[in-house]
Amino acid sequence: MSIQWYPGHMVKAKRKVEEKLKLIDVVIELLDARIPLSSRNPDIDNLLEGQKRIIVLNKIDLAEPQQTKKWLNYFSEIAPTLAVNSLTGKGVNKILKLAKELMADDLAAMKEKGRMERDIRMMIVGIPNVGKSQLINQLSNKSSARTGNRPGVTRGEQWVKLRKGFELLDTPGILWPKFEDEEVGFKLAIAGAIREIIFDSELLAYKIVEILQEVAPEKLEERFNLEYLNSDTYELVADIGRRRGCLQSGGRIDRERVSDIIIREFREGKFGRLTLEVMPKDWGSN
Ligand SMILES: Nc1nc2c(ncn2[C@@H]2O[C@H](COP(=O)(O)OP(=O)(O)OP(=O)(O)O)[C@@H](O)[C@H]2O)c(=O)[nH]1
Repeated sequence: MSIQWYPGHMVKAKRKVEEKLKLIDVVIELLDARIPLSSRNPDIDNLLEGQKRIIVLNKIDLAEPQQTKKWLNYFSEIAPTLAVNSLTGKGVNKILKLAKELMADDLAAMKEKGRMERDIRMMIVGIPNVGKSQLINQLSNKSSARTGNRPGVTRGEQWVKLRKGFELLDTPGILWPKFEDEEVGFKLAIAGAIREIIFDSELLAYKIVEILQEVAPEKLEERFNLEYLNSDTYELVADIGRRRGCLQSGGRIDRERVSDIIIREFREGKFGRLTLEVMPKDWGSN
């Protein structure tokens, strides 16, 4: 299924999440640790106002560890925040522990009123391809939720019993990123989060290099064996082209070829663990 990027579609998705929220005690807001800001739905803070929630940074195996620590601190000011790898399950148990802590007062109050003890009800929300199904699988310890590399896969809705005291809504809430912002769109495309956004390969390669210049210039130098790093991105792409022998007859840089190389090597993880968004400069200074 391909995503239809229509405002109506997005409004409908949001409404669906809103409906389900009424049933939920603790919401898990899932973000991509490599693009924690771009993978956030712009309305999420409004949508989840008054709701108990846990922010979870996923795919930490692909992100730069020091940056992940910083982002953990950053998001902790909004809500309790954890970092996980949903492929291996690293960090996943802490989610349940934290949910229990968040619900402790409510459960105690219920008990005091003589009400029957009940499970804590949770739901995962996040943008397409952020790893929602994978996390459901980890939390439920079985492959009941389908995972796939195709954004927007829908599933039959039901509750999954987790370990004693927890239930999870089988269907995650799909929310949309702020994709109308071109910079956000680039980062989503670069991180492979939204495959439907197709950019011209020269433009995408240019953006990859530009972001690397900002967040990990040393990796560019190392990878392409550059003696110095041109601060002009357009020229830098040409330098990489020269290094890789991407020349046309007459000695002009074959920009299409070098762009394909940059994109391919990036997608193959040749630059190592990377966080594409660094902390806003004005944060944490006081
Ligand atoms: N490296 C890595 N990959 C992950 C992690 N979590 C999920 N993935 C991969 O990310 C891709 C998307 O995962 P899904 O669980 O299908 O994502 P989703 O959010 O349910 O996607 P939609 O169904 O489109 O909403 C899959 O290829 C997963 O294997 C993680 O922690 N690390």
